[in-house]
Amino acid sequence: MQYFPIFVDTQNIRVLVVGAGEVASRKIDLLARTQSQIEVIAPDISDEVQAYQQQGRIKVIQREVQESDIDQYDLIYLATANNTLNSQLSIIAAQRHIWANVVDNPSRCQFITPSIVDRGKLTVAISTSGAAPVFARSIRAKLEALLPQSLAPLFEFVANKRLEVQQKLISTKDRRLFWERFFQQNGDRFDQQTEKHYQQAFTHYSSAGEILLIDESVDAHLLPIAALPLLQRIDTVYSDQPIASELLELLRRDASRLPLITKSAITECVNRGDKILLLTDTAQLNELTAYFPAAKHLRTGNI
Ligand SMILES: C[C@@]1(CC(=O)O)c2cc3[nH]c(cc4nc(cc5[nH]c(cc(n2)[C@H]1CCC(=O)O)[C@@](C)(CC(=O)O)[C@@H]5CCC(=O)O)C(CC(=O)O)=C4CCC(=O)O)c(CCC(=O)O)c3CC(=O)O
Ligand SMILES: NC(=O)C1=CN([C@@H]2O[C@H](COP(=O)(O)OP(=O)(O)OC[C@H]3O[C@@H](n4cnc5c(N)ncnc54)[C@H](O)[C@@H]3O)[C@@H](O)[C@H]2O)C=CC1
Repeated sequence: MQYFPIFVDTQNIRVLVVGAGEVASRKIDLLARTQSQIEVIAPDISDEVQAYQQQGRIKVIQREVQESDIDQYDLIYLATANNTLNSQLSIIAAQRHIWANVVDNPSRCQFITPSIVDRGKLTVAISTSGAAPVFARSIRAKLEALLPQSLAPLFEFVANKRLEVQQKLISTKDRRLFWERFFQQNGDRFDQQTEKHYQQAFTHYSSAGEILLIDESVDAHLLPIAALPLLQRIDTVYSDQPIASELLELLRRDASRLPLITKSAITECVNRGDKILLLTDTAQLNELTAYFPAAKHLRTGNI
């Protein structure tokens, strides 16, 4: 991964955009949604950029950029039509440890701009590492249709409840089960039912143990989509073989990985309320299915 996605807190940063044409205005469209302080330096100011100035969202300095300008900022977007100037300023910025983005030259970018789905606190950023921004845009279009606008107020609601849940439910595990239950019931909507689903989740979150079984020779790509929510609930994966990266992708990042354990240890885990995944060979899998009839065997095709 050459480009690593991070989410920058914009409350106290100053951003400079050099250039005020079509491309600069596209970046300003995104930046204007943040809480950063934005300044634009350019001799020719497009109508779109002027509109932001009139709203008071950005400060415009109408002149050519100077080398000394860049010292005042945390992030810089170089979006003039003068490639040499863009490159020169990016080199100076790098020397001064200021992060710069050159719109038409990825090799000079300290960071690149993703395609962004904005649902308030919920944001999705998509990048093709500069390979095909048009494709990033088309994925965004699909996600825009998939993620309703109600997610913005829903995540305001959830953020406001977070502390209360932390105070009411002491263990991290209970809190995870609580939020899983809440989202399972509420989905992505925000309406009169949302508060009710929230209250219900306190009484209905379950801490029952669960066993999933997968034959270690199975290709994780071929597991049915319905297996995903089951895999996402797993606390611990037990396997004597290295776990295929395709399968790891489907599990929670914080799921523990341990070598296989005995049947009695499995029983103990489940009684404790653990949700576990066992990766075994076919013979052992058949034995475990017979011994634990409630275990779910995930295989290719339907569950
Ligand atoms: C590396 C990066 C640097 C950066 O800008 O940060 C970069 C670089 C370049 N873009 C170029 C062209 C186009 N870029 C777009 C669109 C977007 N470009 C964006 C990001 C990025 N563009 C960064 C990598 C993102 C990634 O990882 O995928 C998006 C996501 C965000 C945004 O800009 O707001 C936004 C979609 C937003 C959305 O709608 O969701 C379109 C389509 C259009 O305009 O509709 C075209 C014309 C079609 C084409 O040429 O592909 C060129 C060639 C210039 C030339 O040939 O003259 C270069 C330079 C090069 O590739 O060398
Ligand atoms: N239009 C597009 O879709 C894309 C364009 N690009 C590249 O992005 C760059 C900008 O493109 P556009 O916005 O279309 O250009 P544009 O010509 O509309 O705007 C250029 C801006 O740069 C400013 N500028 C020029 N010299 C300056 C200086 N010395 N100091 C400060 N500002 C200065 C101008 O005043 C103007 O505001 C170009 O290099 C272009 O090749 C890259 C990707 C896509």
